[in-house]
Amino acid sequence: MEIKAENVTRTFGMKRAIDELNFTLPEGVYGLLGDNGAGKSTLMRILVAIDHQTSGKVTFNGKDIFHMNDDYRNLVGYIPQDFEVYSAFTATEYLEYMGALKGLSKKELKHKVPEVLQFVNLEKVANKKVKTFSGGMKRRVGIAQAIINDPKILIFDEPTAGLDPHERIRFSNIISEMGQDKIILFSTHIISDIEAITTNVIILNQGKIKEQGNVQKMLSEIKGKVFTEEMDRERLASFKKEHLIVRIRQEENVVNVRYLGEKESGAIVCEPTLEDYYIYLGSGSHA
Ligand SMILES: Nc1ncnc2c1ncn2[C@@H]1O[C@H](COP(=O)(O)OP(=O)(O)OP(=O)(O)O)[C@@H](O)[C@H]1O
Repeated sequence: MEIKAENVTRTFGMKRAIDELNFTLPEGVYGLLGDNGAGKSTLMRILVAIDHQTSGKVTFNGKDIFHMNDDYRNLVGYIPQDFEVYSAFTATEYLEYMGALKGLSKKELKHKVPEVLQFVNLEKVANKKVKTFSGGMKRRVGIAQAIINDPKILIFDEPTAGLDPHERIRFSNIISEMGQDKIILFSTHIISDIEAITTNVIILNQGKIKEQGNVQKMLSEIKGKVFTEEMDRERLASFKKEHLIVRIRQEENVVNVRYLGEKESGAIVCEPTLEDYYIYLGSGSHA
């Protein structure tokens, strides 16, 4: 099973929101990372076939997804970026409704609805009205509706945005658990979410793929180049001019600076993270 994008471009007037994208996604979990406006949502809307590329082609197992129509849509579960349920239905009623829209029979719904509610840990509030739920609970209802017909492809646009730390961890675990025999693509601005969930990442920048592949492989590029060093505020001002700074942490009497580059005398070498790599890519140091 694979989704393949060939030279996929989407323009809005003069703007090339995504620009000649080429990639193949076999079964697995993929994180999509990029700054605001990089083209993540545009790409996802095309991959779920609710928008059409201006040029290029997207295929699923060799077939153009736009020619597959409902045969493709039935394979896909999707949570858009602005997904919010203000339903007066209870969680159970809402999922029965969404499941019926996706073609599940009454008999199937009877066991499928409790099953997905349990999976997203909402079984205790199954009979409460969705509009009374917290943002995180509504997002979990979103996951439940996306997976109710057991889709082979799941596309989640910023699923962890606005979630509290517990909800984020719970959500990350849910995605990791589901990832075995599916193609799952999720976008996020939270780099640590990607590292928590998967080792495959696609980094988009201004509509183009800047980097794609295994996170560990990417990190090997900057191994031995990430350091932390403690210094006082006076030194920080000049240090910032000469180094690529990842993070500055205020400690009791000093600042702890994480940076990319060459080892300074008091510096300690660190294991690189995807955040370090992202800063490295954005700096243009990456050839
Ligand atoms: N319907 C539209 N009409 C005009 N321009 C659009 C439309 N949709 C997206 N764009 C533009 O295309 C570019 C990519 O937008 P997109 O929403 O895909 O980015 P994104 O990576 O999802 O951003 P964010 O992280 O802020 O959600 C942006 O410049 C955006 O303004």
